[in-house]
This record gives sequence, structure tokens and C-alpha cells, in this order.
Amino acid sequence: MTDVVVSTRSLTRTFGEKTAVDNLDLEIQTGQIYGFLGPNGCGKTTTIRMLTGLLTPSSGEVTVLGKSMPQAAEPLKSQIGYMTQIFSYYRDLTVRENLKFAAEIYGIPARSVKGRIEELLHTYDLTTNVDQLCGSLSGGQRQKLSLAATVIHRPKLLFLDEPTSAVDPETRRTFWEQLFDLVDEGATMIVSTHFMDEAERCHKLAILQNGAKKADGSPRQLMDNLQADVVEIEGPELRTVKHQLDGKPKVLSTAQIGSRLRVLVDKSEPQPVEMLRALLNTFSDLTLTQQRPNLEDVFVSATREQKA
Ligand SMILES: Nc1ncnc2c1ncn2[C@@H]1O[C@H](COP(=O)(O)OP(=O)(O)OP(=O)(O)O)[C@@H](O)[C@H]1O
Repeated sequence: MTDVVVSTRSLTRTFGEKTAVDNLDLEIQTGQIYGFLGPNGCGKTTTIRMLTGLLTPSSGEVTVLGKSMPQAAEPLKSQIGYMTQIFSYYRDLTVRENLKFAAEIYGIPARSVKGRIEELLHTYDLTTNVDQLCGSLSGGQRQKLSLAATVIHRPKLLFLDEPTSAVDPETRRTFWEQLFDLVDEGATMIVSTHFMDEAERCHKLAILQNGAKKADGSPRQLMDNLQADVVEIEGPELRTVKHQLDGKPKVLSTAQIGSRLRVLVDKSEPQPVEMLRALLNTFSDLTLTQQRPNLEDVFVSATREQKA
């Protein structure tokens, strides 16, 4: 079944002169992890705040679990979990005390609280930290506590705002495994990120820039539909090679990655490798090879017009 859990039509939010979210149309289906991928300030948090009913849109419509937001924020509270970007638990309470507090907020019946907390402590590997004050937890432990507290009431719909910004890659991997376990149990989630590897794990994603959606689809669809070919160049003097190519017609972008220069060439060019060779005919010992696009290429291509 592919029920729509979240939809928006022309969702817009302005702050004075600033348009933080610009005519956003979204359709998010049940059982998906849906990503918002974009740089700082592109409107991810503002969008999440409107979807959770914490912020009123300037214009446009939001429907969440079949109800209009922000009017339905209170009745939907028991079905939604929101893990904010900033650690929002009490630093001078222990892990168990914070979880008890979260259980109270969500009205979990007293007889179930102890069992549910034990379950979460095990699932999120917090058993050895249970009596530790939250102020002294590591970044990774705080993140586990945040997730445990966010799902304590078994929400159907989870919003996670840059959930792994402060953790190492290993912790990030484990965290994502836990997200997929939650999806397996029936949850849908919306995750904002500026990490390509994180975005690549989402079932679908929207690329945001200056509050507007620049592209959306599954990571595979986005890579397959890229309107550019990718060519990597290896050899000496890569900085000079880059300067030679920057700004040339059909060269969409150049970026050095270690000892390689990754170049995006507009899809309208039938022979991208030959075209680049001709532009670089004064250089010797360069190796040019065409590569499969990755999500970063998609991101660069989708957001480039406004940078130019
Ligand atoms: N309360 C506010 N008052 C004024 N401007 C705001 C407010 N909240 C957000 N903005 C502005 O709206 C834009 C989008 O901000 P938002 O926090 O949604 O971006 P973001 O993509 O979540 O960024 P980050 O990754 O840095 O959290 C920014 O330019 C920000 O300065």
C-alpha cells in the first residue's frame, strides 16, 4: 500500500524579506525514509517545523496523516516524533530520568513506563549509561538518547533534523540500521541532512536550495536522470587544468578529489571526453575516463544555476 503520509502544496514561509521555504510541493508515502538534502540555511528546519505544526506557514497547505497542519498538531502529537537538531534534554538529569520525563510528556501509562524504558535502553545500547547525567554523555550517546526519547511513544511518523551531524561514521552507520529497523516496524520518517552518504540511504529525497525544491526522486533515479556526463582527469598540474576548464561552455563544474579532477559536462555534448581533451591539448600526461554519476554530482548539477 502506498498511502500518502505527508503532502504539501505551495508551502511557503517568509521571515520579513527572507523567503525561507519557497512554494514547496511534497508527497511522502508511508514506509519511506524521505530525505531533505541541502546546505545550511536552505530551509530544512523551517520545513520540518511547519510539517510538525510548530510553525505556521505564510501560505500553502500541509496535510499530515490525513489532517491539516498546524490545526491538527495537538491531536497528532501521539503519532509524531521530532528529533531536533539541538540536544533538547536535561543535562542535569540522568538518562533514565530524561526517558521518564519523555514518557510523561507522551502520556505513556505508568504501568508500561519501566518496561518501555528498559526496552529502549537495550535497543539503543544505553544500559551502561542509565544513571549517568546527560551533560556528561558523549555526542554519540546523546544522539542515542535523543532517538530513544523520540520513539518512546512508538510514533508512526518521525522527523529527524540533521540527526548525525555530531557523530562519527561508525555511529552514523549504526544509527541508520536502527532507522531501518523502525521502518520495518511500520514507521515513516523524514530526515534532513547535508551529508551525501546519508542522503544516499534514503528511499527518496528532495534537493533543496534557498527554500525551493531543485530535484526529487530516489537516489538511483536522480543519478540516472542527471543531465550531465562525469569525466575524471588524472595527471600533473590539476589546479592549472581546473582553471583552464572553469567557465568553458558545457563544463558545468570541476572539483578536485585527491589526485583526480571530477568534471561535469552538459549532456548535450555528444563526446564529453574528446571535448575535454581538445580543451586540454596543451597539457601532457593526462588520463581522462568517464565515470558513473554519484549523488554529489546530482547535487552540484541541481543547484548550480544560482551559484553561477
Ligand atoms: N525565526 C527566524 N527568523 C528569521 N529568519 C529565520 C528564522 N528561522 C529561519 N530563518 C532563516 O530562514 C532560512 C532557512 O533556515 P533553516 O534553519 O530552515 O535552514 P536549514 O536548512 O535547516 O539550515 P541548518 O542546516 O543551518 O539548520 C535561513 O536563512 C534562516 O536564517
